[in-house]
Amino acid sequence: MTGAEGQSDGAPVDPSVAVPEPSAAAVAVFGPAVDQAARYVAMLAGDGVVRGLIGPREVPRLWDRHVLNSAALAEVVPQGARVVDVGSGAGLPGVPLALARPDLTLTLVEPMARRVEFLQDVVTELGAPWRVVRGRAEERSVVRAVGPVDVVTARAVAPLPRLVGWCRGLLAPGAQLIALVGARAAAEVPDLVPELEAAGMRDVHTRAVGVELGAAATTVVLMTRAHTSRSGRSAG
Ligand SMILES: C[S@@+](CC[C@H](N)C(=O)[O-])C[C@H]1O[C@@H](n2cnc3c(N)ncnc32)[C@H](O)[C@@H]1O
Repeated sequence: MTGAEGQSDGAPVDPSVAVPEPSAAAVAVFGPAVDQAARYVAMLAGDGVVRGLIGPREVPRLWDRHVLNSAALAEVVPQGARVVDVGSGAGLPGVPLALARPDLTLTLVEPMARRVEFLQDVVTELGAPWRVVRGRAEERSVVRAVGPVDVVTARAVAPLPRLVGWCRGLLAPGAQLIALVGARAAAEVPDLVPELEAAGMRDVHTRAVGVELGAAATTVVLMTRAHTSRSGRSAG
């Protein structure tokens, strides 16, 4: 479970916990979409907490630790890309990414019903053009519905080798998998490269993003689906 998600343990949600206003950094990142981003933050702090998708203690740090941290991905996603956010949970990182980058076509993939309901509510509330698909990334029905895309994003879904296995069917040859990771997972990446390459990925590397965002700065692992696997077979 990510820091974003947490049972509210039946504890009453304290309505006095103020949702912070968007910072200057948020205004810069989201531009004209900053009001939508603020509505999304309010939904996370309200319904998201009530439905157990966000731990109540996360409310004061929703902007930095979750929303801006997710939007930091914007600097590594190619223009006009078709993006699938796998294991989106309450919409992270997909929703902030697509608000910061309206040129992207976004699909949110999530297997759990109550999270899918919340995602559909977010799409309706924000009047956004995003698709929500219920299911697991590796399921045939999901692969058929979502089709091969240019970029798969994920945050706190699974260790990288497992994530690659789940996402293979969604990644067109040459497409990128971009995972938001913590410092410890980033440090483990060099050791995982042989395994990830054997699974058909290349150019595996880490990159710091959102450096100008201060507390919201983070690290991403990027990798590209090879056109052929290391054995020389066509990646299919
Ligand atoms: C720890 S949560 C992270 C949610 C969100 N990405 C975030 O950072 O707040 C992991 C999410 O991955 C979803 N998930 C688990 N296995 C999955 C799979 N095979 N395909 C797609 N999503 C999956 C879970 O239902 C859950 O919502």
